[in-house]
Amino acid sequence: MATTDAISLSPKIKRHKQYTLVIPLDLQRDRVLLGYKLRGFGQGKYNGYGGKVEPNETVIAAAVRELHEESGLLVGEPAMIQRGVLLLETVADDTSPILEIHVFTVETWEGTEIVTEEMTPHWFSFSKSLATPTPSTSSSGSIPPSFLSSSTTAPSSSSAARIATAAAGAKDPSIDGAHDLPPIPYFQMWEESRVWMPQLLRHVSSDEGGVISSLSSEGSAPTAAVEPRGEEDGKKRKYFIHHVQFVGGTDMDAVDGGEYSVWHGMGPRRLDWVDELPVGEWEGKRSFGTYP
Ligand SMILES: Nc1[nH]c(=O)nc2c1ncn2[C@H]1C[C@H](O)[C@@H](COP(=O)(O)OP(=O)(O)OP(=O)(O)O)O1
Repeated sequence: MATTDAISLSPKIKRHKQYTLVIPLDLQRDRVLLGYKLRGFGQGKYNGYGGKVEPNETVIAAAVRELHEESGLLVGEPAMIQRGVLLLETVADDTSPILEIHVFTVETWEGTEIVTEEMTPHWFSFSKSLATPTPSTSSSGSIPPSFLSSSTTAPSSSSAARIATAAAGAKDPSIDGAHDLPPIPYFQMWEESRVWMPQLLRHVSSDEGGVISSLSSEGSAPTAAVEPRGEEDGKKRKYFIHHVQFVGGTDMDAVDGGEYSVWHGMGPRRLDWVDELPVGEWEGKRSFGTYP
């Protein structure tokens, strides 16, 4: 009857495991910094810099810490531009947590990128990475990491004009190192990156503010269908990625009643999942604002 239906239809409660992922953008030199992962989860792949959010740590503090630990770059929390959240749900079993990966870009920082135990830094062309990649157009697979450009120059601050210039491919010839960089090797990254990362970069190139969800003309979040697959982490656990949603983030400039405004551009599932969390679990980890 109705009660039984309601029970059978009620969503399962899943834990969220929070991660950060930071992508440094040097827009003046038309380039993007990624790390080649040397060990652990995602070993042998290129990705932004990030890791697990520790207990009692905010997401943004974790983003700052992990970026520094893995790349040597130092940023203040206000320089972190939150771009969205990847929600990776496993289908291996009902108890596997949803991986909740908070994606940031940074355009200013102190220090110089360094090789760490976890990541080797490599620069890629920003403007060459805007197109939706295909295996034939991607440079992936053919470029061993040791041959990719890795430079040591620190960036300067951003502006809409420089972003537009970089996106148009017009570079300052007096700046070394930016001309011959390859595009991001999307096919040597996590599978879903080739879906959301070009969208994010196009968004940055067209408008330096806001969140990725504004890309969607329908107002719904772009969803990347990803083939189920297994991936072993350090504990030999299998993760089968069912899907990923890139669902927007906070607009840090929009102040609402003394607080940052609530999440923008959320897909409906986002709210469902937040509501499913046991009271207190999400609350304690939340880094911004309030939920409706
Ligand atoms: N499917 C996926 N797509 C993606 O784009 N990024 C992913 C991903 N799965 C994991 N990541 C990112 C999130 C995070 O930045 C990183 C994984 O973090 P790690 O496991 O390396 O965390 P930690 O650096 O805290 O680990 P340890 O210090 O080794 O304990 O990989």
